[in-house]
Amino acid sequence: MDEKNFFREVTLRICGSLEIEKALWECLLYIRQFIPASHMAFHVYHRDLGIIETVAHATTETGKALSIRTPISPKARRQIEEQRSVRVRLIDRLGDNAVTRPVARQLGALNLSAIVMDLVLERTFLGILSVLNDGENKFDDIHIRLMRCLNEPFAIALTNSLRFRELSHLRDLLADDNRYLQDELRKMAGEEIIGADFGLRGVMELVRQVAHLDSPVLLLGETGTGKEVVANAIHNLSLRKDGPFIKVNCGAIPENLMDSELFGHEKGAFTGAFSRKRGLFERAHGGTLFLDEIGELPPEAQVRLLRVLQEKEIDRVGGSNPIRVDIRVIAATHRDLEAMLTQRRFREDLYFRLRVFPISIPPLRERIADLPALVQHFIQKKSRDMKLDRLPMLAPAAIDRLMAYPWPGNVRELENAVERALILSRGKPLTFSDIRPRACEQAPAIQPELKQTESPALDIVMARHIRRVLDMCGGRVEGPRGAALILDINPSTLRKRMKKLGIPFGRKAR
Ligand SMILES: Nc1ncnc2c1ncn2[C@@H]1O[C@H](COP(=O)(O)OP(=O)(O)OP(=O)(O)O)[C@@H](O)[C@H]1O
Repeated sequence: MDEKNFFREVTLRICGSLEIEKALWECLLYIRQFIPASHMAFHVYHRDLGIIETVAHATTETGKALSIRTPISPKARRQIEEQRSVRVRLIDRLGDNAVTRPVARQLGALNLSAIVMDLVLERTFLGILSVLNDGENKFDDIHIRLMRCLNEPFAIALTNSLRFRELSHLRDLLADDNRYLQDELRKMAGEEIIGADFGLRGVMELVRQVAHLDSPVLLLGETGTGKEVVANAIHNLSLRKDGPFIKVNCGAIPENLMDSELFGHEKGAFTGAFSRKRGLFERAHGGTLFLDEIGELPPEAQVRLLRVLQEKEIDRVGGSNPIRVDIRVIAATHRDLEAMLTQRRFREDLYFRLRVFPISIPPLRERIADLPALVQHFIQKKSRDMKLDRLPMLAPAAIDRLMAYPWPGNVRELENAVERALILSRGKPLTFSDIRPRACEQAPAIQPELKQTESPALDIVMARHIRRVLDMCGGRVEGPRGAALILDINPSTLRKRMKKLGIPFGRKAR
Protein backbone atom coordinates (compact mmCIF):
# COMPACT_ATOMS: atom_id res chain seq x y z
CA MET A 1 0.00 0.00 0.00
CA ASP A 2 1.16 3.53 -0.85
CA GLU A 3 0.96 5.33 2.52
CA LYS A 4 1.44 8.79 1.01
CA ASN A 5 -1.47 8.23 -1.31
CA PHE A 6 -3.53 6.86 1.60
CA PHE A 7 -2.78 10.03 3.61
CA ARG A 8 -3.66 12.26 0.67
CA GLU A 9 -6.94 10.51 -0.13
CA VAL A 10 -8.12 10.48 3.50
CA THR A 11 -7.14 14.15 3.97
CA LEU A 12 -9.05 15.17 0.84
CA ARG A 13 -12.14 13.39 2.11
CA ILE A 14 -12.10 14.52 5.75
CA CYS A 15 -11.36 18.14 4.83
CA GLY A 16 -13.66 18.05 1.81
CA SER A 17 -16.80 19.27 3.59
CA LEU A 18 -17.60 21.46 6.59
CA GLU A 19 -20.48 19.11 7.31
CA ILE A 20 -18.37 16.79 9.38
CA GLU A 21 -20.83 13.88 9.24
CA LYS A 22 -20.67 13.88 5.44
CA ALA A 23 -16.86 14.08 5.43
CA LEU A 24 -16.65 11.29 8.02
CA TRP A 25 -18.86 9.02 5.93
CA GLU A 26 -16.77 9.62 2.78
CA CYS A 27 -13.68 8.81 4.84
CA LEU A 28 -15.13 5.61 6.23
CA LEU A 29 -15.97 4.34 2.77
CA TYR A 30 -12.36 4.90 1.68
CA ILE A 31 -10.60 3.73 4.86
CA ARG A 32 -12.52 0.44 4.83
CA GLN A 33 -10.32 -0.73 1.98
CA PHE A 34 -7.33 -0.75 4.37
CA ILE A 35 -8.71 -0.87 7.89
CA PRO A 36 -11.58 -3.13 8.96
CA ALA A 37 -13.90 -0.31 10.08
CA SER A 38 -17.69 -0.48 10.11
CA HIS A 39 -18.37 2.80 12.01
CA MET A 40 -16.52 5.99 12.80
CA ALA A 41 -17.42 8.73 15.26
CA PHE A 42 -16.19 12.14 16.41
CA HIS A 43 -16.51 13.06 20.09
CA VAL A 44 -15.84 16.39 21.80
CA TYR A 45 -14.83 16.74 25.43
CA HIS A 46 -16.53 19.62 27.31
CA ARG A 47 -14.20 20.26 30.18
CA ASP A 48 -16.50 22.74 31.98
CA LEU A 49 -19.42 20.27 31.95
CA GLY A 50 -17.44 17.07 32.40
CA ILE A 51 -19.14 15.40 29.48
CA ILE A 52 -18.23 13.84 26.17
CA GLU A 53 -20.47 14.85 23.29
CA THR A 54 -20.66 12.61 20.26
CA VAL A 55 -21.07 15.08 17.40
CA ALA A 56 -20.96 12.86 14.30
CA HIS A 57 -21.37 9.17 13.57
CA ALA A 58 -20.90 7.39 10.24
CA THR A 59 -21.87 3.88 9.21
CA THR A 60 -21.40 2.38 5.76
CA GLU A 61 -24.90 3.59 4.87
CA THR A 62 -24.75 7.21 5.98
CA GLY A 63 -23.22 9.88 8.20
CA LYS A 64 -25.24 11.73 10.86
CA ALA A 65 -24.67 14.89 12.90
CA LEU A 66 -25.59 14.18 16.52
CA SER A 67 -25.41 15.66 19.96
CA ILE A 68 -25.28 12.71 22.36
CA ARG A 69 -23.92 13.93 25.68
CA THR A 70 -22.37 11.43 28.08
CA PRO A 71 -21.23 12.41 31.60
CA ILE A 72 -17.93 10.76 32.56
CA SER A 73 -16.35 9.83 35.87
CA PRO A 74 -13.84 12.12 37.66
CA LYS A 75 -11.13 9.51 37.07
CA ALA A 76 -11.77 9.47 33.33
CA ARG A 77 -11.84 13.28 33.31
CA ARG A 78 -8.45 13.43 35.00
CA GLN A 79 -7.13 10.98 32.45
CA ILE A 80 -8.38 13.12 29.56
CA GLU A 81 -7.19 16.40 31.03
CA GLU A 82 -3.68 15.18 31.50
CA GLN A 83 -3.57 14.34 27.80
CA ARG A 84 -1.24 16.69 25.92
CA SER A 85 0.12 14.69 22.99
CA VAL A 86 -1.21 12.39 20.33
CA ARG A 87 -2.34 9.07 21.69
CA VAL A 88 -3.81 6.21 19.74
CA ARG A 89 -5.17 3.28 21.66
CA LEU A 90 -6.47 -0.07 20.63
CA ILE A 91 -9.45 -1.18 22.68
CA ASP A 92 -10.47 -4.78 22.23
CA ARG A 93 -13.88 -4.32 23.81
CA LEU A 94 -15.27 -0.82 24.46
CA GLY A 95 -17.41 -2.01 27.34
CA ASP A 96 -14.28 -3.00 29.31
CA ASN A 97 -12.69 0.47 29.41
CA ALA A 98 -13.57 3.09 32.04
CA VAL A 99 -13.45 6.05 29.63
CA THR A 100 -15.12 4.43 26.61
CA ARG A 101 -17.77 2.38 28.42
CA PRO A 102 -20.33 5.15 29.13
CA VAL A 103 -20.03 6.55 25.60
CA ALA A 104 -20.21 3.09 24.00
CA ARG A 105 -23.32 2.32 26.06
CA GLN A 106 -25.08 5.36 24.56
CA LEU A 107 -24.11 4.28 21.03
CA GLY A 108 -25.02 0.61 21.63
CA ALA A 109 -21.37 -0.27 20.96
CA LEU A 110 -20.30 -2.08 24.19
CA ASN A 111 -19.21 -5.22 22.33
CA LEU A 112 -17.33 -3.43 19.59
CA SER A 113 -13.56 -3.15 19.27
CA ALA A 114 -12.03 0.21 18.40
CA ILE A 115 -9.07 2.36 17.61
CA VAL A 116 -9.52 5.48 19.74
CA MET A 117 -7.39 8.49 18.82
CA ASP A 118 -7.12 11.69 20.84
CA LEU A 119 -7.11 14.68 18.49
CA VAL A 120 -4.55 17.27 19.54
CA LEU A 121 -3.61 20.42 17.71
CA GLU A 122 -1.01 22.92 18.94
CA ARG A 123 -0.96 21.04 22.26
CA THR A 124 -4.69 21.56 22.69
CA PHE A 125 -6.87 18.55 23.20
CA LEU A 126 -9.82 18.90 20.82
CA GLY A 127 -11.69 15.65 20.86
CA ILE A 128 -11.62 12.00 20.02
CA LEU A 129 -11.98 9.97 16.85
CA SER A 130 -13.14 6.41 17.16
CA VAL A 131 -12.88 3.79 14.44
CA LEU A 132 -15.11 0.85 15.31
CA ASN A 133 -15.79 -2.66 14.18
CA ASP A 134 -18.42 -5.21 15.17
CA GLY A 135 -16.89 -7.85 17.38
CA GLU A 136 -13.77 -7.98 19.49
CA ASN A 137 -10.06 -7.86 18.57
CA LYS A 138 -10.48 -6.57 15.00
CA PHE A 139 -7.55 -4.14 14.77
CA ASP A 140 -3.76 -4.54 14.89
CA ASP A 141 -0.59 -2.40 15.03
CA ILE A 142 -0.56 -1.64 11.28
CA HIS A 143 -4.02 -0.10 11.59
CA ILE A 144 -2.85 1.95 14.56
CA ARG A 145 0.14 3.25 12.61
CA LEU A 146 -2.06 4.24 9.68
CA MET A 147 -4.49 6.09 11.94
CA ARG A 148 -1.70 7.85 13.84
CA CYS A 149 -0.44 9.52 10.67
CA LEU A 150 -3.97 10.89 10.13
CA ASN A 151 -4.16 12.67 13.46
CA GLU A 152 -3.59 16.19 12.15
CA PRO A 153 -6.05 16.15 9.23
CA PHE A 154 -8.75 14.74 11.52
CA ALA A 155 -8.00 17.34 14.21
CA ILE A 156 -8.11 20.18 11.66
CA ALA A 157 -11.34 18.90 10.16
CA LEU A 158 -13.01 18.61 13.57
CA THR A 159 -11.95 22.06 14.72
CA ASN A 160 -13.01 23.70 11.44
CA SER A 161 -16.38 22.05 11.46
CA LEU A 162 -17.00 22.93 15.12
CA ARG A 163 -16.13 26.54 14.43
CA PHE A 164 -18.34 26.51 11.39
CA ARG A 165 -21.17 25.04 13.48
CA GLU A 166 -20.67 27.70 16.15
CA LEU A 167 -20.63 30.49 13.58
CA SER A 168 -23.79 29.18 11.94
CA HIS A 169 -25.41 28.99 15.37
CA LEU A 170 -24.31 32.55 16.23
CA ARG A 171 -25.49 33.77 12.83
CA ASP A 172 -28.92 32.20 13.46
CA LEU A 173 -29.03 33.77 16.93
CA LEU A 174 -28.09 37.17 15.52
CA ALA A 175 -30.67 36.89 12.75
CA ASP A 176 -33.24 35.92 15.36
CA ASP A 177 -32.25 38.80 17.68
CA ASN A 178 -32.33 41.13 14.72
CA ARG A 179 -35.84 40.02 13.73
CA TYR A 180 -37.00 40.43 17.32
CA LEU A 181 -35.48 43.90 17.68
CA GLN A 182 -36.84 45.03 14.31
CA ASP A 183 -40.28 43.81 15.39
CA GLU A 184 -39.97 45.68 18.67
CA LEU A 185 -38.89 48.82 16.79
CA ARG A 186 -41.80 48.42 14.43
CA LYS A 187 -44.17 48.02 17.38
CA MET A 188 -42.74 51.13 19.02
CA ALA A 189 -42.61 53.21 15.89
CA GLY A 190 -45.38 51.69 13.83
CA GLU A 191 -48.01 52.61 16.33
CA GLU A 192 -51.41 53.76 15.22
CA ILE A 193 -51.42 57.10 13.44
CA ILE A 194 -54.14 59.12 15.06
CA GLY A 195 -55.88 61.45 12.66
CA ALA A 196 -54.88 59.36 9.63
CA ASP A 197 -58.44 59.61 8.34
CA PHE A 198 -58.94 63.17 9.44
CA GLY A 199 -56.35 65.89 10.07
CA LEU A 200 -53.60 63.83 8.43
CA ARG A 201 -55.78 62.46 5.64
CA GLY A 202 -53.97 64.48 2.96
CA VAL A 203 -50.58 63.46 4.36
CA MET A 204 -51.57 59.79 4.41
CA GLU A 205 -52.77 59.95 0.81
CA LEU A 206 -49.32 61.18 -0.22
CA VAL A 207 -47.72 58.50 1.94
CA ARG A 208 -49.70 55.79 0.15
CA GLN A 209 -48.79 57.23 -3.25
CA VAL A 210 -45.05 57.26 -2.63
CA ALA A 211 -44.49 54.37 -0.19
CA HIS A 212 -44.01 51.58 -2.73
CA LEU A 213 -41.51 53.57 -4.79
CA ASP A 214 -37.85 54.03 -3.96
CA SER A 215 -37.98 57.82 -4.42
CA PRO A 216 -36.52 59.99 -1.66
CA VAL A 217 -39.13 61.72 0.50
CA LEU A 218 -38.64 65.00 2.33
CA LEU A 219 -40.84 65.45 5.40
CA LEU A 220 -41.38 69.05 6.44
CA GLY A 221 -43.07 70.16 9.61
CA GLU A 222 -42.61 71.83 12.95
CA THR A 223 -40.95 69.92 15.73
CA GLY A 224 -43.14 67.21 17.26
CA THR A 225 -45.68 67.07 14.44
CA GLY A 226 -45.03 63.38 13.79
CA LYS A 227 -42.40 63.34 11.04
CA GLU A 228 -40.84 60.17 12.39
CA VAL A 229 -44.24 58.55 12.72
CA VAL A 230 -44.91 59.35 9.05
CA ALA A 231 -41.43 58.14 8.00
CA ASN A 232 -42.20 54.85 9.70
CA ALA A 233 -45.55 54.60 7.98
CA ILE A 234 -43.81 55.04 4.60
CA HIS A 235 -41.33 52.29 5.47
CA ASN A 236 -44.03 49.94 6.75
CA LEU A 237 -46.12 50.40 3.62
CA SER A 238 -43.13 49.93 1.32
CA LEU A 239 -41.66 46.80 -0.24
CA ARG A 240 -38.75 47.30 2.15
CA LYS A 241 -40.91 46.76 5.23
CA ASP A 242 -39.05 43.59 6.23
CA GLY A 243 -35.69 45.37 5.93
CA PRO A 244 -34.21 47.69 8.56
CA PHE A 245 -35.51 51.16 9.37
CA ILE A 246 -32.49 53.12 10.55
CA LYS A 247 -32.85 56.58 12.02
CA VAL A 248 -29.98 59.05 11.95
CA ASN A 249 -30.32 62.19 13.96
CA CYS A 250 -28.07 64.44 11.85
CA GLY A 251 -27.97 67.09 14.55
CA ALA A 252 -26.80 64.73 17.29
CA ILE A 253 -23.62 63.26 15.77
CA PRO A 254 -20.43 65.16 16.66
CA GLU A 255 -18.78 66.46 13.51
CA ASN A 256 -15.54 64.52 14.01
CA LEU A 257 -17.45 61.23 14.27
CA MET A 258 -19.84 61.94 11.42
CA ASP A 259 -17.99 59.95 8.74
CA SER A 260 -17.37 56.88 10.83
CA GLU A 261 -20.95 56.89 12.19
CA LEU A 262 -22.51 57.26 8.75
CA PHE A 263 -20.09 55.24 6.63
CA GLY A 264 -18.33 52.99 9.16
CA HIS A 265 -14.62 52.39 9.50
CA GLU A 266 -12.05 49.70 9.05
CA LYS A 267 -10.05 48.29 11.94
CA GLY A 268 -7.13 50.63 12.71
CA ALA A 269 -8.44 53.46 10.49
CA PHE A 270 -7.75 55.89 13.34
CA THR A 271 -6.77 55.78 17.01
CA GLY A 272 -9.53 54.00 18.84
CA ALA A 273 -10.83 52.08 15.80
CA PHE A 274 -10.23 48.72 17.49
CA SER A 275 -12.48 46.75 15.20
CA ARG A 276 -14.29 47.13 11.92
CA LYS A 277 -17.60 48.97 12.31
CA ARG A 278 -20.45 49.16 9.85
CA GLY A 279 -21.91 52.64 9.46
CA LEU A 280 -25.58 53.57 9.55
CA PHE A 281 -25.80 53.60 5.74
CA GLU A 282 -24.57 50.03 5.57
CA ARG A 283 -26.90 48.95 8.35
CA ALA A 284 -29.83 50.36 6.39
CA HIS A 285 -28.98 48.19 3.36
CA GLY A 286 -32.18 46.68 1.97
CA GLY A 287 -34.30 49.04 4.05
CA THR A 288 -34.92 52.71 4.77
CA LEU A 289 -32.57 55.37 6.11
CA PHE A 290 -34.38 58.13 7.96
CA LEU A 291 -32.23 61.27 8.08
CA ASP A 292 -33.87 63.34 10.80
CA GLU A 293 -32.91 67.00 11.28
CA ILE A 294 -31.28 67.05 7.84
CA GLY A 295 -30.95 70.84 8.15
CA GLU A 296 -28.31 70.31 10.86
CA LEU A 297 -25.96 68.35 8.59
CA PRO A 298 -22.57 70.13 8.37
CA PRO A 299 -21.46 71.26 4.86
CA GLU A 300 -18.77 68.57 4.39
CA ALA A 301 -21.21 65.83 5.36
CA GLN A 302 -23.72 67.30 2.88
CA VAL A 303 -21.18 66.77 0.08
CA ARG A 304 -20.59 63.18 1.08
CA LEU A 305 -24.29 62.45 1.47
CA LEU A 306 -24.91 63.78 -2.01
CA ARG A 307 -22.23 61.45 -3.37
CA VAL A 308 -23.80 58.43 -1.71
CA LEU A 309 -27.23 59.35 -3.05
CA GLN A 310 -25.83 59.73 -6.55
CA GLU A 311 -23.51 56.75 -6.65
CA LYS A 312 -25.28 54.45 -4.20
CA GLU A 313 -21.88 53.52 -2.80
CA ILE A 314 -20.10 54.29 0.43
CA ASP A 315 -16.46 54.21 1.48
CA ARG A 316 -15.70 53.10 5.02
CA VAL A 317 -13.14 55.36 6.74
CA GLY A 318 -9.78 53.68 6.07
CA GLY A 319 -11.35 51.34 3.53
CA SER A 320 -10.12 50.94 0.00
CA ASN A 321 -13.11 49.31 -1.68
CA PRO A 322 -16.42 51.12 -2.16
CA ILE A 323 -19.43 49.21 -0.82
CA ARG A 324 -22.74 49.22 -2.69
CA VAL A 325 -25.76 50.10 -0.61
CA ASP A 326 -29.40 49.70 -1.54
CA ILE A 327 -31.31 52.19 0.59
CA ARG A 328 -34.34 54.40 0.41
CA VAL A 329 -33.79 57.79 1.98
CA ILE A 330 -36.41 59.73 3.88
CA ALA A 331 -35.19 63.07 5.21
CA ALA A 332 -36.97 65.36 7.65
CA THR A 333 -36.52 68.83 9.00
CA HIS A 334 -38.36 71.51 10.92
CA ARG A 335 -36.17 74.15 9.28
CA ASP A 336 -36.95 76.31 6.29
CA LEU A 337 -34.51 74.67 3.88
CA GLU A 338 -35.26 77.16 1.10
CA ALA A 339 -34.16 80.00 3.38
CA MET A 340 -31.04 77.99 4.21
CA LEU A 341 -30.33 77.69 0.46
CA THR A 342 -30.31 81.44 0.03
CA GLN A 343 -28.03 81.77 3.06
CA ARG A 344 -25.81 79.07 1.50
CA ARG A 345 -26.16 76.92 4.60
CA PHE A 346 -27.68 74.03 2.67
CA ARG A 347 -26.46 72.77 -0.70
CA GLU A 348 -28.85 73.31 -3.55
CA ASP A 349 -27.89 70.07 -5.36
CA LEU A 350 -28.55 68.02 -2.21
CA TYR A 351 -31.80 69.86 -1.59
CA PHE A 352 -33.14 69.00 -5.04
CA ARG A 353 -31.98 65.41 -4.68
CA LEU A 354 -33.92 65.04 -1.39
CA ARG A 355 -36.92 67.09 -2.37
CA VAL A 356 -38.21 64.65 -4.99
CA PHE A 357 -41.41 64.12 -3.05
CA PRO A 358 -41.98 66.65 -0.25
CA ILE A 359 -44.72 66.05 2.32
CA SER A 360 -45.68 68.83 4.74
CA ILE A 361 -47.12 67.74 8.05
CA PRO A 362 -49.43 70.38 9.46
CA PRO A 363 -48.91 71.57 13.03
CA LEU A 364 -51.38 70.33 15.61
CA ARG A 365 -53.09 73.73 15.90
CA GLU A 366 -54.07 73.40 12.22
CA ARG A 367 -55.75 70.05 12.80
CA ILE A 368 -57.02 70.63 16.30
CA ALA A 369 -60.01 68.34 15.67
CA ASP A 370 -57.52 65.45 16.01
CA LEU A 371 -56.69 66.51 19.56
CA PRO A 372 -59.43 64.62 21.47
CA ALA A 373 -58.50 61.35 19.75
CA LEU A 374 -54.80 62.01 20.40
CA VAL A 375 -55.53 62.68 24.07
CA GLN A 376 -57.44 59.38 24.36
CA HIS A 377 -54.64 57.59 22.55
CA PHE A 378 -51.97 58.95 24.87
CA ILE A 379 -54.08 58.34 28.00
CA GLN A 380 -54.32 54.68 26.98
CA LYS A 381 -50.69 54.39 25.97
CA LYS A 382 -49.28 56.12 29.03
CA SER A 383 -51.63 54.33 31.44
CA ARG A 384 -50.38 51.06 29.98
CA ASP A 385 -46.75 52.17 30.33
CA MET A 386 -47.38 53.37 33.88
CA LYS A 387 -49.25 50.13 34.66
CA LEU A 388 -52.31 51.97 35.97
CA ASP A 389 -55.13 49.55 36.70
CA ARG A 390 -57.88 51.99 35.65
CA LEU A 391 -58.08 54.47 32.82
CA PRO A 392 -58.50 57.96 34.31
CA MET A 393 -61.46 60.03 33.15
CA LEU A 394 -61.22 63.52 31.74
CA ALA A 395 -62.53 66.36 33.89
CA PRO A 396 -65.37 68.39 32.33
CA ALA A 397 -63.99 71.15 30.12
CA ALA A 398 -60.53 69.59 30.02
CA ILE A 399 -60.79 68.98 26.28
CA ASP A 400 -61.99 72.57 25.71
CA ARG A 401 -58.96 73.83 27.58
CA LEU A 402 -56.62 71.66 25.52
CA MET A 403 -58.25 72.59 22.24
CA ALA A 404 -57.86 76.26 22.97
CA TYR A 405 -54.10 75.96 23.48
CA PRO A 406 -51.82 76.54 20.44
CA TRP A 407 -49.41 73.58 21.07
CA PRO A 408 -46.15 75.07 19.78
CA GLY A 409 -44.46 71.72 20.59
CA ASN A 410 -47.23 69.93 18.70
CA VAL A 411 -48.08 66.27 19.33
CA ARG A 412 -44.97 65.66 21.42
CA GLU A 413 -45.94 68.50 23.76
CA LEU A 414 -49.44 67.06 24.02
CA GLU A 415 -48.05 63.60 24.76
CA ASN A 416 -45.92 65.05 27.56
CA ALA A 417 -48.87 67.05 28.90
CA VAL A 418 -50.94 63.85 29.14
CA GLU A 419 -48.14 62.04 30.93
CA ARG A 420 -47.78 64.93 33.38
CA ALA A 421 -51.52 65.02 33.98
CA LEU A 422 -51.58 61.28 34.68
CA ILE A 423 -48.79 61.62 37.23
CA LEU A 424 -50.50 64.56 38.95
CA SER A 425 -54.05 63.15 38.87
CA ARG A 426 -53.55 60.23 41.27
CA GLY A 427 -56.65 58.50 39.98
CA LYS A 428 -58.79 61.66 39.87
CA PRO A 429 -60.18 63.05 36.58
CA LEU A 430 -57.54 64.77 34.47
CA THR A 431 -57.90 68.56 34.54
CA PHE A 432 -54.81 69.74 32.63
CA SER A 433 -54.84 72.78 34.88
CA ASP A 434 -51.22 73.59 33.97
CA ILE A 435 -52.22 74.24 30.36
CA ARG A 436 -52.64 77.96 30.79
CA PRO A 437 -55.52 79.85 29.21
CA ARG A 438 -53.15 82.84 28.92
CA ALA A 439 -51.20 80.89 26.38
CA CYS A 440 -54.42 80.33 24.48
CA GLU A 441 -55.09 84.00 24.25
CA GLN A 442 -51.77 84.41 22.51
CA ALA A 443 -52.76 81.86 19.96
CA PRO A 444 -53.87 83.51 16.80
CA ALA A 445 -52.55 80.52 14.90
CA ILE A 446 -55.64 78.48 15.74
CA GLN A 447 -57.65 80.34 13.20
CA PRO A 448 -55.97 79.39 9.90
CA GLU A 449 -56.77 75.69 10.36
CA LEU A 450 -60.45 76.43 10.43
CA LYS A 451 -60.23 77.24 6.75
CA GLN A 452 -58.38 74.10 5.86
CA THR A 453 -60.51 71.14 6.86
CA GLU A 454 -64.00 70.29 5.58
CA SER A 455 -66.64 72.23 7.59
CA PRO A 456 -64.20 72.08 10.50
CA ALA A 457 -65.96 74.34 12.93
CA LEU A 458 -69.06 72.16 12.90
CA ASP A 459 -66.96 69.01 13.21
CA ILE A 460 -65.11 70.41 16.18
CA VAL A 461 -68.29 71.39 17.97
CA MET A 462 -69.85 68.03 17.19
CA ALA A 463 -66.78 66.07 18.34
CA ARG A 464 -66.66 68.09 21.54
CA HIS A 465 -70.32 67.50 22.28
CA ILE A 466 -70.16 63.76 21.55
CA ARG A 467 -67.13 63.41 23.79
CA ARG A 468 -68.82 65.24 26.62
CA VAL A 469 -71.87 63.01 26.42
CA LEU A 470 -69.67 59.93 26.15
CA ASP A 471 -67.81 61.01 29.28
CA MET A 472 -71.14 61.38 31.08
CA CYS A 473 -72.11 57.88 29.94
CA GLY A 474 -68.81 56.31 30.95
CA GLY A 475 -67.95 55.68 27.30
CA ARG A 476 -71.16 53.67 26.58
CA VAL A 477 -72.56 54.22 23.09
CA GLU A 478 -75.59 51.95 23.11
CA GLY A 479 -78.31 50.91 25.59
CA PRO A 480 -80.52 52.71 28.10
CA ARG A 481 -77.51 54.52 29.64
CA GLY A 482 -75.68 55.05 26.36
CA ALA A 483 -74.73 58.25 24.55
CA ALA A 484 -76.86 57.44 21.47
CA LEU A 485 -80.05 57.69 23.54
CA ILE A 486 -79.12 61.09 25.02
CA LEU A 487 -78.07 62.39 21.61
CA ASP A 488 -81.28 61.00 20.12
CA ILE A 489 -79.42 59.26 17.33
CA ASN A 490 -79.18 55.68 16.09
CA PRO A 491 -76.17 53.95 17.78
CA SER A 492 -74.68 52.80 14.45
CA THR A 493 -75.00 56.33 13.02
CA LEU A 494 -73.27 57.62 16.14
CA ARG A 495 -70.45 55.11 15.72
CA LYS A 496 -70.01 56.11 12.06
CA ARG A 497 -69.87 59.75 13.03
CA MET A 498 -67.39 59.02 15.84
CA LYS A 499 -65.20 57.14 13.39
CA LYS A 500 -65.25 60.09 11.02
CA LEU A 501 -64.39 62.48 13.82
CA GLY A 502 -61.59 60.26 15.11
CA ILE A 503 -63.32 59.49 18.42
CA PRO A 504 -62.37 55.97 19.53
CA PHE A 505 -65.07 53.52 20.63
CA GLY A 506 -65.35 49.89 21.69
CA ARG A 507 -62.06 48.26 22.59
CA LYS A 508 -60.02 51.18 21.23
CA ALA A 509 -61.70 53.58 23.67
CA ARG A 510 -60.94 51.35 26.66
N1 LIG B 1 -50.49 61.18 14.47
C1 LIG B 1 -49.94 60.65 15.54
N2 LIG B 1 -50.51 59.60 16.16
C2 LIG B 1 -49.96 59.07 17.27
N3 LIG B 1 -48.84 59.52 17.84
C3 LIG B 1 -48.21 60.55 17.26
C4 LIG B 1 -48.72 61.17 16.09
N4 LIG B 1 -47.90 62.17 15.74
C5 LIG B 1 -46.92 62.19 16.63
N5 LIG B 1 -47.09 61.22 17.56
C6 LIG B 1 -46.22 60.97 18.72
O1 LIG B 1 -45.68 62.22 19.11
C7 LIG B 1 -44.30 62.12 19.43
C8 LIG B 1 -43.51 63.04 18.49
O2 LIG B 1 -43.59 62.56 17.16
P1 LIG B 1 -42.32 62.49 16.18
O3 LIG B 1 -41.10 62.13 16.94
O4 LIG B 1 -42.69 61.64 15.02
O5 LIG B 1 -42.23 64.02 15.76
P2 LIG B 1 -41.15 64.73 14.84
O6 LIG B 1 -41.88 65.63 13.94
O7 LIG B 1 -40.28 63.70 14.18
O8 LIG B 1 -40.32 65.54 15.89
P3 LIG B 1 -38.87 66.23 15.74
O9 LIG B 1 -38.97 67.24 14.65
O10 LIG B 1 -38.66 66.86 17.07
O11 LIG B 1 -37.91 65.11 15.46
C9 LIG B 1 -43.94 60.67 19.28
O12 LIG B 1 -43.98 60.05 20.54
C10 LIG B 1 -45.00 60.11 18.38
O13 LIG B 1 -45.24 58.75 18.65
